[in-house]
Amino acid sequence: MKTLITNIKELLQVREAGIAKVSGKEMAELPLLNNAWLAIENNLIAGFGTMENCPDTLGYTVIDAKGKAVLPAWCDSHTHIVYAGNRVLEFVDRINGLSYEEIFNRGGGILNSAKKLNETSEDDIYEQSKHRLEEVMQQGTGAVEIKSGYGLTVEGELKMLRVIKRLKEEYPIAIKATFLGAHAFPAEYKENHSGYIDLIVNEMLPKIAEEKLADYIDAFLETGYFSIEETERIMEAGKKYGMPAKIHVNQFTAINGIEACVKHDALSVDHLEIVTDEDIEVLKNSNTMPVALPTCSFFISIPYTPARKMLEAGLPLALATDFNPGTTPSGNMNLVVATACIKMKMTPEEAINAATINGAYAMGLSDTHGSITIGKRANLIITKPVTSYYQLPYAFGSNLIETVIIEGKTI
Ligand SMILES: N=CN[C@@H](CCC(=O)O)C(=O)O
Ligand SMILES: [Zn+2]
Repeated sequence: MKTLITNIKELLQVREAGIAKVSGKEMAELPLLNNAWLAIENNLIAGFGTMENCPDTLGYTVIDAKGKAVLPAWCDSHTHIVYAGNRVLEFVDRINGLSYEEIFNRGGGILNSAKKLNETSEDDIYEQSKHRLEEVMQQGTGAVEIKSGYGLTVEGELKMLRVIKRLKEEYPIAIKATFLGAHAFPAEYKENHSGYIDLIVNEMLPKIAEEKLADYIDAFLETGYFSIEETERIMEAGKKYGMPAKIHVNQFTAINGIEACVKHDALSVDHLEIVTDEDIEVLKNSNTMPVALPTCSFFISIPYTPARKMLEAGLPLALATDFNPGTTPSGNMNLVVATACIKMKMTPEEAINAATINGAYAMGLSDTHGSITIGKRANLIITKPVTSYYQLPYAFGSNLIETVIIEGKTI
């Protein structure tokens, strides 16, 4: 199957092969072609250029993109799309003045979702989760990471990861699975942290590895959740099973957790609402991608990741949704990009780089996703007619996406 997109007003994020991520000042540049074409063969980007050199349309299905922008589909490197029920009552509790921490301390939050998940069948969780996955695909996401972490029991964690596996098998979108057994201590382990970590390391991980259910390992490294030492045990155990770390860290407090993650070669450190100068120093010259989640900051009214400070220090930055029932019940990457521009003062170029090429890096998908590069997957967004791509974050409440192509096919 061959498709030719013609008359593209702006073809964004055009890159040579081999660029895995962009950092610091490089993030201000978003290479583009005006008045362009792009050819798709099977599921891959087969070629692109400007219209004066457009191939003969014979043999192609032609899509005329006059007045429209084309860009790589979003790469959402941090989600918790698989869950049961929702947490609307906590949403109202927060409106009435309770904080995220207060809700958790009352037995709500992650433990509330864990209770629901353990009471729900695998099939039911699959049905609920597939609608969310379909929704984010329609919103332009072409690759996504999904975490477990609402099981917190051997069976519950396996159930979540099996649902993720089923989604991988049923949908064309690239999915990476992350094991997040260390999301919170279940009530019965509140006074026995090492007992729960033993359960993760000695029972959950071997089964997960045997069934090949996870690509990465995660922990919530935070005051009141997992300490540096506890998270290090988790990262070391993951490494033994070939699961690099992607860690929730610095959401509410900075306790030198980033240093531990970098020491353990974490692929990404995510959240980073609170970042110190020391954290920035350790991230420099590391291979660890910092990931910001601005719609989480928006939804639970916490600080935004200090993007300007990090980019000025030369760091890369990725953007992701954190789609989950508690802190971000939205998987809309366009809203993430808009919020990063509006609240974190990232330019549209920086935000789009963060949501595409750097997001792909944070999922280990740099070779296949995140840019318009010959040989990469044909995962594309075609916008409605726009004055320029600036309209995507500017018109933050509008859906300017007209067509989404995943693996060469319009969805
Ligand atoms: N902070 C930790 N985990 C999730 C929220 C989990 C929840 O409240 O359900 C997050 O990334 O924000
Ligand atoms: Zn998260």
